[in-house]
Amino acid sequence: MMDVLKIGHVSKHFGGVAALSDCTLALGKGKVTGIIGPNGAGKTTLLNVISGLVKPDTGSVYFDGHDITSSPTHQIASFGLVRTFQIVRELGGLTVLENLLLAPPHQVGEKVGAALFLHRAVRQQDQENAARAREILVRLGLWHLADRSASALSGGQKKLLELARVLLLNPKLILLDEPAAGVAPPLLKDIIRLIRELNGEGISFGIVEHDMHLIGEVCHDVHVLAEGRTLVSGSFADVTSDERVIDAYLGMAL
Ligand SMILES: Nc1ncnc2c1ncn2[C@@H]1O[C@H](COP(=O)(O)OP(=O)(O)OP(=O)(O)O)[C@@H](O)[C@H]1O
Repeated sequence: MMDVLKIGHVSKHFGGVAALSDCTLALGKGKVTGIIGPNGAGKTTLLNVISGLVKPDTGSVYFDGHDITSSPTHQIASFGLVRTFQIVRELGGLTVLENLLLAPPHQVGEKVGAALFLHRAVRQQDQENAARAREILVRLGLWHLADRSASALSGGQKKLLELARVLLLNPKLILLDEPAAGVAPPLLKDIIRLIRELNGEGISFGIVEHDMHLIGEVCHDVHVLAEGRTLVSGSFADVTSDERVIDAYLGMAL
């Protein structure tokens, strides 16, 4: 199997805490891969390292043939690797459509003021970009909310808005950080359907998620992280019946 993303021996410490320690795993090209594990296992840190927000102490990250270890986020996004966030960072003062046109996800981390500064550029947006934004909003069922303030959206609609923002960048790989968190069941069904559809069109996914229903529904492969490294990899059925995985979750819960 071809891999779209390879993480090799990545370690990352925060003070005395080893968030990642010698973590090695790969995401298959054209696949949906789940990354699960108990609280504090290092999942979010791994996404931050991959997307360039956190510099690893050691180790390498390869995406689609590019060494992206410690590359800046905008460059990683330009290669076609994009991500969403656990807590959606919509720009509440702007409408849904403006969020799409003015806040490409690779600017996340920069000051909101910088995006507001771009506000004047809205009228200069070329037709093509606006048409593409419309097409994506229609597809995701958000077009009727285009002129609504983004802060008025429900939790699930905000997740869809994040997905819309990353789709605008024509990604090859989308990393989703807890796409099911705070999403009501009807919209969760839509999100599951969209992941399947987009994957069918060739987009690979990596999904960090605590909701085992979503993982079981969409993932071809699953990696279980514990204490900063890969504990078990396999199909959803394989990993959820593995004694080591059950122990890791129980160990955390106690
Ligand atoms: N910026 C930081 N500063 C200090 N410690 C951190 C930082 N980020 C993460 N950690 C620590 O690193 C470890 C891994 O955290 P991380 O958020 O990556 O885990 P996780 O698997 O995503 O957890 P959860 O499922 O709760 O989101 C934890 O012990 C956490 O407290």
